Amino acid sequence: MDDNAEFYKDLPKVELHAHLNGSVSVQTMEKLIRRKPHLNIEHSMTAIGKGQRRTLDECFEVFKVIHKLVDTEEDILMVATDVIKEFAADNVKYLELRSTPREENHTAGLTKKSYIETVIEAIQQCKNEGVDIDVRFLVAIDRRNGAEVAMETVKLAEEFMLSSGGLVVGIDLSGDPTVGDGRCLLPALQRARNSGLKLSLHMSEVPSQLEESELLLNLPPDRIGHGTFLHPEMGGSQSLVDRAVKGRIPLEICLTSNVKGQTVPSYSQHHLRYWYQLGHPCVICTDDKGVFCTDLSQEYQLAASTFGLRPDAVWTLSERAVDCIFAGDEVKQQLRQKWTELKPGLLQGAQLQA
Ligand SMILES: CC(C)=CCNc1ncnc2c1ncn2[C@@H]1O[C@H](COP(=O)(O)O)[C@@H](O)[C@H]1O
Ligand SMILES: [Zn+2]
Repeated sequence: MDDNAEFYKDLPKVELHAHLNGSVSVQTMEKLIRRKPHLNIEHSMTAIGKGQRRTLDECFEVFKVIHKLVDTEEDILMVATDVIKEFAADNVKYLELRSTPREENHTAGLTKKSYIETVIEAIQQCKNEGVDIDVRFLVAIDRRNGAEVAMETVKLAEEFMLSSGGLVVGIDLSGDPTVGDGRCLLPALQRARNSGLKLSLHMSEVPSQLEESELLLNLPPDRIGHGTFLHPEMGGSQSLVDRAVKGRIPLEICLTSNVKGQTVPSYSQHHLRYWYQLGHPCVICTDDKGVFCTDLSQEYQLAASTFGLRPDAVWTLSERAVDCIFAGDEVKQQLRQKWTELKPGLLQGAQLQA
């Protein structure tokens, strides 16, 4: 057990699975609640505290509450800049944010297009202010909304991929995994792939989605979100595992999210163990740092303490995450350079203490 929290904080990190509205911190949430007192929302309704667990349904109710608080361009701009700065303060050097563009009929002007533009504006503002983090954006498809909306979202993402100077890099498929059918979304996802957008797909987050997972894996995606029930010990299948392994398709691992959302019974029973032992690329992520009251340093620390990873193994885990980013080779090289420069100082100190 390594309780050296400073090591995990100082560790340079890559965050590849962060939903914008699930990542809102207590401080930002308080600002939002103050802006909209008439909604009568308390902070306890937007986060799941230490030791608390919720059913998946209850977790998805939380997002509905947050969406009420974040429904104007002004809100989105504040939330996105705050979230980016918080990740930067946690020593995240490269971040892929994902969010579902929403149009709000009751608030003047919020369209799916202006939603994406506002997130891009936040990314650019942080860059102009010199915040030490490289941020990219994945446009999210909520599976609940069906094939037509998915296609519309992909077309929007295509436009922004071309006009955002490389900030929009891909598509995320997310939303309540118990709702909707992934099969009808295949044409939209296929189109995204053909046009050069990268795909990160939530997959087998709940049991009994073998057929859907097989179809999604055949696209194939560039990364898998969760993949909790892919492997045979969890009711998945060897052929699904073989497919992911053969394609070396990285898994985005969100420990606290899975434990608090009760799709995994405990940290020690998390599927990270299975995939890590296979030597498969796994990237530690937060999912929804605001809702699940965590940060990326804490998730690395949990992975290390649960699976007995020594500092050099933790370092390797964060370094290998660079291989899995959606930005191009030039960005990868810059990040690798950063890791190389930081390694001696950080690892020597940690090994002395370990
Ligand atoms: C409930 C639970 C255990 C959550 C973690 N697992 C998740 N699985 C699927 N979709 C998700 C998850 N967490 C966040 N999302 C998606 O992200 C949205 C919130 O961020 P945003 O509005 O897209 O910016 C949610 O409405 C949902 O569509
Ligand atoms: Zn997620």
